Amino acid sequence: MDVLKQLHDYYRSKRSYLYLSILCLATATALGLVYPNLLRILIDDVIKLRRFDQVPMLALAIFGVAILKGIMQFLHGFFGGRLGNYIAYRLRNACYEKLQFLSFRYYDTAKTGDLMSRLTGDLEAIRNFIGFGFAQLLNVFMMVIFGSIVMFSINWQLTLVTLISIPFLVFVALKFESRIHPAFQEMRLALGSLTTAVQENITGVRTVKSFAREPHEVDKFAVRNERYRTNQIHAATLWSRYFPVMELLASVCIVILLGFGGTLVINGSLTLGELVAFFTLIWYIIGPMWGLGFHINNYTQSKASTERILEILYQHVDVKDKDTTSHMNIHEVKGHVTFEHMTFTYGNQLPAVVDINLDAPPGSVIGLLGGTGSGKSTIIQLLMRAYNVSEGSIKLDGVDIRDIRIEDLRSQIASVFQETFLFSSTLKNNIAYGMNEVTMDDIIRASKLAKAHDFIMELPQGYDTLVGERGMGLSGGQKQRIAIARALLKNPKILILDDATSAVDMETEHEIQSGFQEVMKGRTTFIIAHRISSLRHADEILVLEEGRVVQRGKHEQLIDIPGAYQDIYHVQYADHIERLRVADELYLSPDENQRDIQSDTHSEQVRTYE
Ligand SMILES: Nc1ncnc2c1ncn2[C@@H]1O[C@H](COP(=O)(O)OP(=O)(O)OP(=O)(O)O)[C@@H](O)[C@H]1O
Repeated sequence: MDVLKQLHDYYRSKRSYLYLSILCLATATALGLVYPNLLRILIDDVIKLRRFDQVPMLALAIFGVAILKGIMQFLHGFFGGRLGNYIAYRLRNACYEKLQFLSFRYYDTAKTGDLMSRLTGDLEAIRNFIGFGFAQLLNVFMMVIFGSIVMFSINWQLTLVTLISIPFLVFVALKFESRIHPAFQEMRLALGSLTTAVQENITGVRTVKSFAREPHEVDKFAVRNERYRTNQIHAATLWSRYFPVMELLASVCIVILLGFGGTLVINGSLTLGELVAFFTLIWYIIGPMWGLGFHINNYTQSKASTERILEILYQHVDVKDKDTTSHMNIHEVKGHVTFEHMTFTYGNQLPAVVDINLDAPPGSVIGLLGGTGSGKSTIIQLLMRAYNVSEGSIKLDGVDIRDIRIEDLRSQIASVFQETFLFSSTLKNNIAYGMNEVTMDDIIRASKLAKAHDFIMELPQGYDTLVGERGMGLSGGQKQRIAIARALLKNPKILILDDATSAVDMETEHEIQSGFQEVMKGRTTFIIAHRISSLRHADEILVLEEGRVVQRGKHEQLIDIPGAYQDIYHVQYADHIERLRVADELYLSPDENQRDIQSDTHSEQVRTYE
């Protein structure tokens, strides 16, 4: 059994449950064989010989066997249930742990709905098979073997004639399995697409509503629901055909048994008691045979599920610590970041960033500017070691980041992204996410710095306000301020602001940035921005185009050099350049106007460069 072999590591310590479960079921099966014999004795030795005084003894024996069989069945269920739950528990934990450590590359192509269904439906199929299905499948074979032995011991000719239809029963069961299995798979796919529709609809409810696409979504769901319904009906039709066919074949067995067996009784070569025992035994064999198709289906399903689960567990993690990597002294980190001829390619595409060189001394501010898809976020992701660089290296305090423990490296970096993810918890917990020892005072201080404190205090529950998984009830700007507070609380050596102030208005941006001036002190800061106003104070600005650095320098240097930066500047500051030109015409000092532009970035109408 591949499934048992493949999952051995996950139930090894509890394998005694598997053996006990099988043993108890085998005992219950064997005890089942006692009934036909007791019946035979009742008819042949008690009723026919009119020894009615033995009836209470026989009744007691039947009662005793029934109780013992019940206990064995209970223990089978008990041990099977424990085993199934144990293995599902272990696999669930192992998968979840693996998912935590899988690299970004895996998540680039992973589908949420598919992963969810593996962690629920597939684990359930494995739990059912290991806990019960396997023992039940084994039981079918045990029943056929034990039952046949007892029947042969009573009358071999009758056994051979009676069992003539057993191959047909097996054939029908296997045929049924070959049809119900794809039907179940189809049903599962249909259910998957149905849940994906629901999940996407709830996640994207705002987009749906803003495009007034509710009727379209209702239709889309109705189509998928219809597919699921059709599949269910198909499976139900297969089931409803299966049982009558099996019953018909079983009836053929019974007719043969009664016809041939009856003749033997009349001839005197079989007793009436033996015929009745035979009659009971044939049901004893045929009954579990009916479930054969179901058990085989259960097995093939759990086999496919095991493969899907093991695919997660054996997934290669390309970004991980080397065995030789030791912990760094995180209190001595200075935050000196260098990129040396760094190139990176996602999958088989063209390089996303090419030959990046950068020296960011501790406390410096590096600005990254460029159009959509120019490679800004990729550079930052690589610094966090979300991926391994393809060529060249990134160093922190002179040490290649591949030689630093990932946990140590990331403990020194705090990022604020364009999209803020808030966990379904209180604002307080969201701000303190990932921090073990923080006081309420620390949280409030960080929130004040991020300009989040005032709006939090206006909420009825303040810092104890519960927010949904997507920060329901908070505006984009408010969510971003929470993220900024979270990053500030971490007190990192490297701060990454990935378009961090994109969702706030110009005034708040200015406020937050003046807060940043303070927190950026002593930290190496990387700012990704579309607005030049966010980068003006950077020590070095890298202008990127198609993954390459096309210009670099300080704001004051770059605006004077014809090139990409100046072009962006002209686009974003068109109104002020026009003012400058008008001022020139009015004989105002150009210097005055230039100063005016540079100091007045917060009230102006700045165009975002895309
Ligand atoms: N996970 C990914 N898998 C494959 N290609 C990617 C992935 N992320 C980014 N890319 C590609 O890499 C290039 C650089 O993307 P990147 O996200 O770094 O640009 P960006 O400058 O940050 O853009 P934006 O300003 O829109 O965020 C783009 O061509 C993009 O399509």
